[in-house]
Amino acid sequence: MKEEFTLPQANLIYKPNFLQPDIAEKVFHTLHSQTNWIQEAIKIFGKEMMQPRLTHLFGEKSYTYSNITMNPDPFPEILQLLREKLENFTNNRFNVCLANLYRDGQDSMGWHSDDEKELGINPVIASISLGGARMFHLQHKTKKELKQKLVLAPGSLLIMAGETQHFWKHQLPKTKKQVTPRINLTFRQIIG
Ligand SMILES: O=C(O)CCC(=O)C(=O)O
Ligand SMILES: [Fe+2]
Repeated sequence: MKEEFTLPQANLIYKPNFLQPDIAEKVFHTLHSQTNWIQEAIKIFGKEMMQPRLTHLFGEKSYTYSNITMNPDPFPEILQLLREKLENFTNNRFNVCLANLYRDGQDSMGWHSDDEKELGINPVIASISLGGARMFHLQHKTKKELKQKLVLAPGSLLIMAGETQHFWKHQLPKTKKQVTPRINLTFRQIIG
């Protein structure tokens, strides 16, 4: 099954079963226990604060966003396999994977677009979800009444492509619900 969302000025594909449940579980536990997770300080509007989540960058290029530069560790075997599966599925290349660990419902990611210059004009962002399911919100930047909410289930793949990052922002909101830890892997292609 593959769901395409027909939002104006966006190109989104959601595939709930990109990974089999047993594989998704195995990848979650391997990355959860073997990654050197760090909590970065970021500067937003000149104010320094800690990110409400843990992160790690894998791949072949460093990546700068929110005034921090992350230097990658090479892809471990498990991410190399996922990268190949994604490259076959999307017909795109990916050279970094930003891993996010949301430890509980208080961990989150605020509204943003993945529109850094080094991602190119219309980046293809391939986002794999593992562990606890969480809500994901999209909102059009100028037509604020245009919104979409979806549940990112474990083993799912969400692809944001085309003009999505120009016209839409997205967030992973906090939740008061009891949730188990979630890992999100966003594969990107850094140009240059
Ligand atoms: O955790 C998610 O699903 C969203 C992650 C995200 O938007 C990002 O890493 O840029
Ligand atoms: Fe994002």
